[in-house]
Amino acid sequence: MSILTATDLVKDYSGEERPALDHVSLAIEPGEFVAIVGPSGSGKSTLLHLLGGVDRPTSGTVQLYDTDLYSLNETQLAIFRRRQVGLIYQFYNLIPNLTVAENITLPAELDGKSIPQAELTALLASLGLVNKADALPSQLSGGQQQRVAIGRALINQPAIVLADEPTGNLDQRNSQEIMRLLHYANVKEGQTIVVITHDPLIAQQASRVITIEDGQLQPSEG
Ligand SMILES: Nc1ncnc2c1ncn2[C@@H]1O[C@H](COP(=O)(O)OP(=O)(O)OP(=O)(O)O)[C@@H](O)[C@H]1O
Repeated sequence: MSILTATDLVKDYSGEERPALDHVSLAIEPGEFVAIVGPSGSGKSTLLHLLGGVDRPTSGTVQLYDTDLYSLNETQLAIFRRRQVGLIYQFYNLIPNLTVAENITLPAELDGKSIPQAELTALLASLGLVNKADALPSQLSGGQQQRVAIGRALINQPAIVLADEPTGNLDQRNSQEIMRLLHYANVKEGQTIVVITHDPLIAQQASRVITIEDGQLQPSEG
């Protein structure tokens, strides 16, 4: 059974003449590592947001296992997203006045779960952040901030991790470190991952590449 199924998704933003997404259907299987590529403005972020329940489509459906995301009301959708979807953004989106440890555990806290110290320490160690647990985001490099965002995305062991240009603001060494962590989650934990990227070196590390142009999926080459 597919983990994520999008059917006939259309997204019209008001004031735009063409739909940002134009009848997009796709299925993602458990454990896949998918890259979404395409020109600027082609609809990549719009698609990712709809796959993750961040925005609502004009028409069409998204199903994560057997939950129809957009049949949920806003409160139900927010809870579902927090538990089942890990989101990673290009500019990290950390909470500036929370420490590294607090940022990482926030989705669990919001769910009323407390993370055992040993589990948090193990996660911090895998992210190379043990000695930064009490630092604020402003005291970290970009690569370190993105590793915090990965920790936050993984803390609730979501069904799927969606990353919008996670390496877009990083140099090659830090980009590779981020990819290594995402691959570790994918291979060792079986985490399903979808990454938007402009970087061909990143795309070629995915198990499948989806190309989008003018809001439509392009046939795969291979
Ligand atoms: N909130 C919005 N309001 C109006 N139009 C929007 C909005 N968000 C995106 N769009 C439009 O939808 C289209 C697709 O945008 P989207 O951000 O999904 O593209 P993208 O492929 O992610 O681009 P980039 O690679 O530059 O980030 C563009 O024409 C964009 O201008």
